[in-house]
Amino acid sequence: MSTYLIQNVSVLGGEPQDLLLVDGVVADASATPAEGAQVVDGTGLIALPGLVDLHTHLREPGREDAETVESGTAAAARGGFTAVHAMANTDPVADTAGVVEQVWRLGREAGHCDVFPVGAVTVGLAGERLAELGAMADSAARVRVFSDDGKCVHDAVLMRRALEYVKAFDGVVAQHAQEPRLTEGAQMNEGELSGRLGLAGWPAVAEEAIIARDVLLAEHVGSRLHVCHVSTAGSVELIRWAKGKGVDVTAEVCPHHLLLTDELAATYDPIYKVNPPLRTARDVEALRAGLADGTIDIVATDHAPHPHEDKDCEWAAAAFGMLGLETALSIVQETMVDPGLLDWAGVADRMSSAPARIGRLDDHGRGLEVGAPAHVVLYDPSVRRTVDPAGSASLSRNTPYRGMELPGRVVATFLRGVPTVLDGELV
Ligand SMILES: NC(=O)N[C@@H](CC(=O)O)C(=O)O
Ligand SMILES: [Zn+2]
Ligand SMILES: [Zn+2]
Repeated sequence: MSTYLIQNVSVLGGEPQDLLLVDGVVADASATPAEGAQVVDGTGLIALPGLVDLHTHLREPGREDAETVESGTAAAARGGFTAVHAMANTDPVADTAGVVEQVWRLGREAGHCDVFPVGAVTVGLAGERLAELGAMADSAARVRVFSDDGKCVHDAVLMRRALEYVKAFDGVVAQHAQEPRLTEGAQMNEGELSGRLGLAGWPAVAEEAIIARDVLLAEHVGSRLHVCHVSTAGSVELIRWAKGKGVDVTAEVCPHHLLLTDELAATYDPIYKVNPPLRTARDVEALRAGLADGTIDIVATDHAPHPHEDKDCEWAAAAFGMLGLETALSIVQETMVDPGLLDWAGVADRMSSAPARIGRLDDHGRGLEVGAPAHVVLYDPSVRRTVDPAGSASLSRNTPYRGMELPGRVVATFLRGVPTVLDGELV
């Protein structure tokens, strides 16, 4: 197979050393002869374990105009990801073994990163009957994460049954926490600003009420709950409380909720329209603190591509969602590393080991120790770049960072010791 010798690289932000990748595995650079190795200069670069996204929308099958498994995983590799979990809100919905196996197979064929399909909790995401969770778990796709993301599993009995059911195969229910009655027609964070802008408000309690209910349900049935895209200070408080009493709950925050605030809605530019909505500066601060102290376990992108006709329209008519894969690491550097809230080892935990653990992946998130699978990202934190949507590998262009200057650049990504990205470009 292949041998790569990455010289003089700072592993997890430590002192520069050599990193040797032999036949898909991290080897001992001081003991193994690197004959015939392809040499990569790692000077000034940081090596992190390949990133794992627990929340990606790849849109295939059904909306191949917005994204395909091929284009979305290409964007993932460019962002430093070696594994993504593909959300189930496709058309058809990923609610059967057949659909999840198809998505899994498309991921293998594309080859940019590993794709782990998420299975729907309910048939057609309709919130009425449980989908065939066991058949998806037993399929070739080995589904462990189940979610109706895009919709909340709002029926408490169904949610309880789903939590009970996934215990049989060590699965987890990833909840999109949104009380539907409290968010009918909602457009942006509810507050003084939504009133002034005349956009229907989305109260924090709509998220928090579901989280409170679900942590209690998870405790009651002794199962595992994951909370998608946590966006409010109150949610962080609830999850901290639940963890404190031993509930098996994990949570994610999205890069955009770590950086952007509801003030951006004043532009009426739907590029900033997302579910859950951008919140206040106080929420942003609480989310950063929660991620720093481990209350929030991981960063997940919620990469949500939409074609321009669904975004270039008036705010109320536009689709919810924004791109995230190619900018995630830069946003985490900007919001967490540069302000001193998280070091690079912390980033590796929140963006690789912890998401792999939640998704029960055994071939990812194992760090850069000798013997670990050679999933590696080489990142240059010292450069700055201006985000140009036209340069994205995604088929969609809905990045809220358009024209913004962000720190850092992914230089290379290795999947099982083989580069998927080199010199910032897809291989
Ligand atoms: N986040 C979003 O605003 N949109 C997501 C759905 C979701 O994650 O809830 C989408 O599928 O477009
Ligand atoms: Zn969601
Ligand atoms: Zn989503």
